[in-house]
Amino acid sequence: MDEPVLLTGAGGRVGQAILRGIGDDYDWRLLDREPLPAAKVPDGVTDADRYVADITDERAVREAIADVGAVIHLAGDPRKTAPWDSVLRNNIDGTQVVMRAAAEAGVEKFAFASSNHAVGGYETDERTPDLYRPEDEYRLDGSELPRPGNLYGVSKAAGESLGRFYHDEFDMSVVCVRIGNLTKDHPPREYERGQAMWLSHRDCAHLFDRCLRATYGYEVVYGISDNDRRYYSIERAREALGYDPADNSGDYTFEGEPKPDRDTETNGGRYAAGADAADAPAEPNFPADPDAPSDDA
Ligand SMILES: NC(=O)C1=CN([C@@H]2O[C@H](COP(=O)(O)OP(=O)(O)OC[C@H]3O[C@@H](n4cnc5c(N)ncnc54)[C@H](O)[C@@H]3O)[C@@H](O)[C@H]2O)C=CC1
Ligand SMILES: O=C1O[C@H](COP(=O)(O)O)[C@@H](O)[C@H](O)[C@H]1O
Repeated sequence: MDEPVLLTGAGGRVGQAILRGIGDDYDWRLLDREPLPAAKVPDGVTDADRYVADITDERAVREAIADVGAVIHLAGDPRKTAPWDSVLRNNIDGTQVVMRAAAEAGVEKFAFASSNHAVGGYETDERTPDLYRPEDEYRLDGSELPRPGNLYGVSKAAGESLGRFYHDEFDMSVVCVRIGNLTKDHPPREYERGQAMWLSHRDCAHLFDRCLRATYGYEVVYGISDNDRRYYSIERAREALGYDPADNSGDYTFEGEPKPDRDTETNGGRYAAGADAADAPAEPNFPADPDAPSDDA
């Protein structure tokens, strides 16, 4: 892609996983409401390509989006316990502002960070915990209706609907990636559900790279690694995007240690020296999620 790619929420966990993996491969514009320290910015991204702005600020978003070829939209409140006023503003209104600006500017491709929580309601008492185990064959494949388990999930389902609308009305290519659980270096520890939906950093970067390179219309795909435990199919991501994940939470023990007989070289990041510093948000942007696993960065 010759034109710049706008990455919203660039300073967060997902944004940094993407930039550490494919930061050298595109001409980026980075937008975040928090200023990005140098350790979070790939070489070659000038000050002029860094936007400190809220995604609900229409003027700032239109300026950042002018002449870009693609958008990866991550900015928002990622907490599954987020209250309605926050998801309404940051996730629903913010996504509407970014998608509308993209569609009106003639952006070709738009990748939206949806979430497993858009379909959390499928994890019924009858299905769990078997659902999280390797021998279970139940699969969601992206063709099912959203079934949010919380208001955060509702906001992600709303984002998917906005994507459908802007694809149908403006012919913008839109892919909604229902991201599982991104953690660095190892799957979530002692957490069956998290291990079933693990997305490693390098698979995350590769998946969004495919979102920028593939040809598609409107897609809903799952963003997880090639885990033995899973209840999300990655077939659609393979078919529509050419996603070919490298990692598998089954290569780790339940405690998150690499199994000795498996290849678990997962951390192909380019900012080796600054990786730890770049991993944690400089400041918490939302109050901490009390249910969040402590090793989730
Ligand atoms: N980390 C994960 O495992 C998963 C993440 N997601 C989604 O991926 C996206 C990114 O998540 P993370 O990187 O984990 O979150 P994060 O909180 O680490 O990063 C979000 C970034 O967006 C920025 N931001 C938030 N609201 C903003 C606004 N109104 N205007 C401008 N910037 C704003 C924050 O400053 C932050 O740098 C979110 O939309 C989240 O819902 C979905 C599923 C799983
Ligand atoms: O959407 C998200 O999902 C992941 C995984 O959910 P969890 O219920 O297993 O914690 C979460 O870590 C992330 O913060 C959130 O944005």
